[in-house]
Amino acid sequence: MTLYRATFLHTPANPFHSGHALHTEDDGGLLVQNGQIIQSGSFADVRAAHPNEPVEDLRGGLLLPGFVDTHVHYPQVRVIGGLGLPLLEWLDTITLPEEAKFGDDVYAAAIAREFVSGLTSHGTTTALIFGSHFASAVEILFQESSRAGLRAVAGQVVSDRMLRPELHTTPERAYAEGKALIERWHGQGRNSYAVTPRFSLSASEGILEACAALMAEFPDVRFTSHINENGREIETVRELFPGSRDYLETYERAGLVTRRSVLAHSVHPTDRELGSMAEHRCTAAHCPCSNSALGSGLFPLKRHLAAGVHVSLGTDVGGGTGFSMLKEGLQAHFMQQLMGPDGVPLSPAHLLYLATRAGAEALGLEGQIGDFSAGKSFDAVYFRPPEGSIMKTVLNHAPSPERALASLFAGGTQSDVAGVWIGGDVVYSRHLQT
Ligand SMILES: O=c1[nH]c(=O)c2nc[nH]c2[nH]1
Ligand SMILES: [Zn+2]
Repeated sequence: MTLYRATFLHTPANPFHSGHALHTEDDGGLLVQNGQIIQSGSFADVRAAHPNEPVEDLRGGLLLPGFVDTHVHYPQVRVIGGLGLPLLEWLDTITLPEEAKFGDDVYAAAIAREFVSGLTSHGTTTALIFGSHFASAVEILFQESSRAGLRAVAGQVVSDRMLRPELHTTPERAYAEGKALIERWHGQGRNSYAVTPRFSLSASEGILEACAALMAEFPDVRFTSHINENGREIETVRELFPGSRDYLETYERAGLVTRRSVLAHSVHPTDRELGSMAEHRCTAAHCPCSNSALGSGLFPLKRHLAAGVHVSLGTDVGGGTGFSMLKEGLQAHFMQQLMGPDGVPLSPAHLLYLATRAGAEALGLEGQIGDFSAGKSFDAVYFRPPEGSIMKTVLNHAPSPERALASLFAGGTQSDVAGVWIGGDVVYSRHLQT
């Protein structure tokens, strides 16, 4: 057993529902055995109950639950930063040509390493990952996530129209390759599978039915796709699915909108769509940096909350601007402020919840991860800014852990991450970097 001594903060409750969701321990203790938190509280209390366990002293920084990124694309690492193009032009000119390279296993393996280390080094311990259109590249991703110890919920991306021929499949092949990947990887170690049609624009009804067949056959795999991101995208989907009232209904008709579904973006939903998303208890993954970079629009968080839709956070690398969930939190905060009366004021507790426990809930993993309650897995990120840095000064002078948390969201970067654990295993340590 190890007793971690640290200033820690977590959100065991939902701050959108409760005024006391943020739990802080100035001098806290987390007793961990076989990767699981056995006791959580003040260091004095935990120490009194366990006087002989070895202590790992993490004072001088902030310990947070590992981040849960609920929307990120593996094959887009090297195209981060294609600023200034709207979605469909960005896909055609920057992203899809890059994704077509993943038919080459050597290329895929190099990026799988970059991608997984990009996540863990930023403190992301669980991610819902858009894989590649190529089954072998998804295989390579799962191999790499297993090697690194990441909690990966990932799947092969499937499409059968409107992209480029190399990225198209058929319903039969999508089903067969998906089934093989599920049988090989779902529930293997920390990996699990998400059925992933790219978006309705690139999916025939046949492909969506193949996805539905996999969801029916494997009742605990997850589902993810995109929705309502960009005006031209929405208009095109309307033309492609004349029998559907709106974008959501293209997925709904195939039975793909459930508690197991995470739909990325949802920037331009109708009231009917929000009502149905709430009724089916699916999640909207909000990706504020991507929405800003691609000019997609301002996420109507207030309308989602009013309708009762669960919301989590995603980086959307590479439409987004990097792997930092702190940056996503900050951008979400900025955008909601700029929306004036239509925005939701987001406190540090909201940002932490959105970056951690909300993602765990989106993935049905809230019993295992997302906060530091006893019984949860020890998935954690330790922020300890380098000596002499401005962030170090700011944290040293913060009047409370909550204010320190706000400052971390405002100015924290990858270089402030000193250590990351998943299931008690160290998956990143600043000292081990060359
Ligand atoms: O942000 C996005 N990134 C993508 O790769 C994508 N594909 C379809 N729709 C998308 N939106
Ligand atoms: Zn995306």
